[in-house]
Amino acid sequence: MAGLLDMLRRLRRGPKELRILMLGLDNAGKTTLLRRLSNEDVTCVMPTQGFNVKSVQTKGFRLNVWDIGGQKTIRPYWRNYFESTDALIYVVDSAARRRLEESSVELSILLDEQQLAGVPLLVFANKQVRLVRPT
Ligand SMILES: Nc1nc2c(ncn2[C@@H]2O[C@H](COP(=O)(O)OP(=O)(O)OP(=O)(O)O)[C@@H](O)[C@H]2O)c(=O)[nH]1
Ligand SMILES: [Mg+2]
Repeated sequence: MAGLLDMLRRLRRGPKELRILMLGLDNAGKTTLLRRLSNEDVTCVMPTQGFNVKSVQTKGFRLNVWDIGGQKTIRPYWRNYFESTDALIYVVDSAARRRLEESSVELSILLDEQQLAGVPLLVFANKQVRLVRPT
């Protein structure tokens, strides 16, 4: 995340307000990540039916982070959020081996999108650590 911000800092001199779009399959951990960014409780996150948006102030930037639901039925709506995106964070559940193929297919579709051409991309390999200790 810090690396992405450094890159954006180099890319643009102007306004320090950025629109970050967060996409990825359902259950990848997007909403959890969004809540962590704003220091909120992550213990009972429900699948996102529409979207969540939060404004986070960090390292001299105001980040408006859009987290869109990743369920298959919601994916056709992702495109409604492409416009004016400054950076795309694509979240992958690295523990869900059997869904890596599906995840990469969705990412390659995004990479072909005209509206996202040239937008910096961060692929976030999530779920490499446990959220809570096993009991
Ligand atoms: N172990 C582990 N679990 C995680 C991590 N991040 C998220 N989870 C769990 O993964 C599940 C899904 O997380 P969400 O944040 O709801 O996933 P999402 O990508 O927003 O899913 P949709 O809203 O359906 O698109 C939840 O049970 C989280 O607690 C992580 O880093 N490690
Ligand atoms: Mg969600």
